[in-house]
Amino acid sequence: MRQSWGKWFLTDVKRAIKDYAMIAPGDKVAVGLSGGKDSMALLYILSYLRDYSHLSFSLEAILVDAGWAPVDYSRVANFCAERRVPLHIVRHPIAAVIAAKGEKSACSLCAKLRAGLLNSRAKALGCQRVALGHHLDDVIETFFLNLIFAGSLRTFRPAVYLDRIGLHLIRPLSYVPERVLSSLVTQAGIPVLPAVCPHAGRTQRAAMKEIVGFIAERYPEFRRRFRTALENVSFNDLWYQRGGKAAKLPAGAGTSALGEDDLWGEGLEP
Ligand SMILES: Nc1ncnc2c1ncn2[C@@H]1O[C@H](COP(=O)(O)OP(=O)(O)OP(=O)(O)O)[C@@H](O)[C@H]1O
Repeated sequence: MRQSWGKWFLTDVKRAIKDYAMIAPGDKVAVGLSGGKDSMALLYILSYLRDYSHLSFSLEAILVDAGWAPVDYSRVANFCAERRVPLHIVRHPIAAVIAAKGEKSACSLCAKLRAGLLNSRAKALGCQRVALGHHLDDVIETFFLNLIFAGSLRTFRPAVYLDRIGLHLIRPLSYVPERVLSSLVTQAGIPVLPAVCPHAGRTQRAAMKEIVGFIAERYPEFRRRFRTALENVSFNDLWYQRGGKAAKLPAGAGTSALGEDDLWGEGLEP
């Protein structure tokens, strides 16, 4: 395996895994693989850690094909085979289900169906963990989506336990900025499939990405500071809590707010 991408961001991945006890010895970890850059980078990094770190775990890759368009998965299959990660492709007519229901909440319905298929296949394969490719920019964008559209201070956690299905959902890239993954993909020659979803790039999340990019351009430490802030919440200075659930995010707000929506550092499960 080429290692020219260095180790500095690997420290962030290892730290997230340690901070949130993401992987236990002997675990079988299912990587949710879309073929996009984030989950392909995640597979690359986790297979490296499986081979070259003290962590002892095995990997499976699960790709949900939603039926948006015919896709040639041979490059993804070769990539997985080179890393000795079995690839499971789950085909389901999500696109047709969404078309039948109308477009209104296409992204959240797609994310829900996809998560259900991914988690149940992981469970059937005997996995204890499902790893997703969300990174630090996703964390920050989700925070802004909640702030602007739902009037709530929240984002998703790096790890949660889904007790209904008995699986740990982990996000080992939670501390890593997106641009680092983009350069890893280029430097390591990781194959990436083009997005086939017709809604890609049209969501409110894309608008949040612009806002985050704008702030970070002006204040280069912004992403790192944001992460620090999530671990440094001054609860006493927050206002009286009225309780109740925050308003739902609007249709098209994106797919990452899967309901694991607390601030970091509270009530963590292993
Ligand atoms: N079709 C799929 N099959 C399996 N897992 C998926 C699929 N789509 C997304 N995921 C998982 O959910 C994560 C978040 O999905 P989302 O669509 O928000 O991703 P993204 O930021 O575009 O990531 P990627 O670059 O990996 O596509 C992905 O990184 C991946 O781990």
